[in-house]
Amino acid sequence: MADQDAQPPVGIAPSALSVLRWDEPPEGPVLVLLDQTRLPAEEAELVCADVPALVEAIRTLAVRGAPLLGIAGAYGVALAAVRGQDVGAAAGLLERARPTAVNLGYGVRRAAGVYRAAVEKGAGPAQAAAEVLAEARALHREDAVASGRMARYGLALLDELLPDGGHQLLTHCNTGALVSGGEGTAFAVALGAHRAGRLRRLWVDETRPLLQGARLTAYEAARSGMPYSLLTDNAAGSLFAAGEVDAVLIGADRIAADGSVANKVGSYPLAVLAKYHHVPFIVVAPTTTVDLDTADGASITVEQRSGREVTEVTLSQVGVAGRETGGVVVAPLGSPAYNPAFDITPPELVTAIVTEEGVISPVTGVGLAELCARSSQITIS
Ligand SMILES: CSC[C@@H](O)[C@@H](O)C(=O)COP(=O)(O)O
Repeated sequence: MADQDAQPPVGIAPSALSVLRWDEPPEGPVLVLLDQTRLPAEEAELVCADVPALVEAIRTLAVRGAPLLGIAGAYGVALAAVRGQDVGAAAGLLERARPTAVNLGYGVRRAAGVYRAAVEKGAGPAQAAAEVLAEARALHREDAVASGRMARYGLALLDELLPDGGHQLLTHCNTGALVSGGEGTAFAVALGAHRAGRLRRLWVDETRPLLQGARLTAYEAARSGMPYSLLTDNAAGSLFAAGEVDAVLIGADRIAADGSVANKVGSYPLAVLAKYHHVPFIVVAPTTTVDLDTADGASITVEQRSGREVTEVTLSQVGVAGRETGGVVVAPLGSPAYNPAFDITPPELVTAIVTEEGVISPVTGVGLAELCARSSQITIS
């Protein structure tokens, strides 16, 4: 079924670069990101010395994916605090950088809350900044722990749903170490299955228009040595029809109180296909992605991005941003385009939501509040 000649280019050089790190060169503290717009062609770092630079990195998807956006947002508040800038204004800019992933606001508000509390108890600027940086580091570590726990719960669920092993799993967008303090969400489950010898193949949707699947998930799959094949998003239907998909694993950007899931555009059609073909559709996300204040899917703000991402193939779409500018126009000049970055999958299409606190069936969202209460996340206003 798959292009058997196109096995993973195992051996992509392991990199010493981290996805996101705090650094303190003599010129002052900075947040250093692995620039995801330049993958897989180049592993290049992007240095953010202030909040506007970080906001730009978030908007252009140099740093992306729900959990990592939360971590970056928290470090962004720390950057403002350490550099003696207006922390409230910085928090506002960061939180508004992208609207759909609830983790961004969570990370920003959590860090800003620590800063405010420190100031209120009389801490000086340096002490308050140190506390907010410690909080960002704590969130970073917690996400790594959550990632490991989701992988274990997710693998146990797969074993229960697919007792015959030899899983063929389909995933969409990018949910691995590039979006996390650890090994990711949905991808971490596939990685666990691979390490346990139970993954026959990871099907990787290319994920138009920005190709997070082709550029980033394939990059991570190749580095891990797992068997994987890329497909165009619109090839998924025939793959299901051929019986080549045992389960779908995706991440989430926001899960509403009723169990509706916002994730990368193209997730909802996969859920419909999965339902029709009686294939489990599994969402893997930390409890920081659950938003009990948003009642349902219709209440989730879906980011609308520039139509040019559809009508042009830009260099950042093919992973070589920064080398040159411009792109190739693939539609008549001036064509209008519809480009939502996310879609909403209703709970009745979701077989299970895997979090670091356990697994629930999301129909009506019952159980989400309990899982969130169990989690170590700090209640924030
Ligand atoms: C664990 S990551 C889950 C989601 O954040 C991921 O699937 C996704 O949709 C990312 O979208 P992106 O627009 O690349 O930030």
